[in-house]
Amino acid sequence: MRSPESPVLSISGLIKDVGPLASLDGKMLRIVSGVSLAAEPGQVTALLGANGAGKTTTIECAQGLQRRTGGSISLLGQDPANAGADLRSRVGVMLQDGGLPPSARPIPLLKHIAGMYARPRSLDDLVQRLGIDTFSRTSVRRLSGGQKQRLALAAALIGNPEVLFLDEPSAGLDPQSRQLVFELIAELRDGGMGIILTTHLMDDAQRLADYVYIIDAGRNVAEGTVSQLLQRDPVVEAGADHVRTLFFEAPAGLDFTGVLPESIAVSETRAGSYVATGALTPQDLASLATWWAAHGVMPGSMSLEARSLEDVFLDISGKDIR
Ligand SMILES: Nc1ncnc2c1ncn2[C@@H]1O[C@H](COP(=O)(O)OP(=O)(O)OP(=O)(O)O)[C@@H](O)[C@H]1O
Repeated sequence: MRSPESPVLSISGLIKDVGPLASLDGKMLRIVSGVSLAAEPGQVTALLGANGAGKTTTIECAQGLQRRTGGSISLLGQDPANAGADLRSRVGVMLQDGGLPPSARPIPLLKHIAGMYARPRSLDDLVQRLGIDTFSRTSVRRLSGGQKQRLALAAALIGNPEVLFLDEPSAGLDPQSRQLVFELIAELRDGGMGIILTTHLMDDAQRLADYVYIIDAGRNVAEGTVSQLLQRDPVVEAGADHVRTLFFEAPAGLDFTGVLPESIAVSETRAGSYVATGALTPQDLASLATWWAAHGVMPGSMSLEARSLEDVFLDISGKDIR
């Protein structure tokens, strides 16, 4: 695990047991077995994991909402298990279901929350930045999913926290709102806030995260910057070029044997749709183009993609459904 000098959150060897469970003959069940992570100020730290990996349990222990069984946690230098109002006022939490009172209207609700903090952020600025003015007269229960998300983010930020927990911040957002929310998150990060993001959306993590922890079955399985994780490939580790995938459409049934090196797998996934994956070099692309020219083949379409964080995540945590 990395060890920054002054992390906003540091978790070491977190253990959480639940039970006793009748389904286990009255025994306890260990759902988190030694998770460690550190989040720095001025960074977005992402916690990724499949369903049931232990993300929510880890984050709720970090927020002091669940009691841990073992390990240590320091949130802004305090143990969240014993912390009081002072620590809570320095921490913003955006929950997936919002947790907002259904009959409240956005602006009075935000004003009310702002009143609980010593140094709240500007309400007008947040309202305008998150487009809350467009639905300020609608009660929480009638807001759309995306509007609720934006209001939940404003509620988490109005107290001007030093650390912000985001759970699936872009769930339900249209592309414009997603862009808006991402810009705000980047700005907050650049302003020094420590942001801890839990998400299933690898795209969001790839775009936002400065550092990523992947957990599986209650344990750390990988960590690094997005680019370090993207390099985590056996071929790349052996010193070869970055793995890429080339998709192209061409007449069905072509035989590419011998056109590309053996390390590059070419397959026809549907009639006329080809995929070549491996450490493709410019020379490989040239060989393929030469072959096409020699055989009078003009691809109908073609695209080249680098491995995504999703590919890495699936490699690390397996493809079985949880
Ligand atoms: N009180 C409990 N009793 C029994 N099992 C529990 C209890 N609380 C959590 N679990 C189990 O512990 C595991 C971890 O749950 P957790 O909610 O932390 O996962 P998660 O990574 O947040 O998953 P998701 O992505 O689906 O939200 C799950 O398999 C869950 O069913």
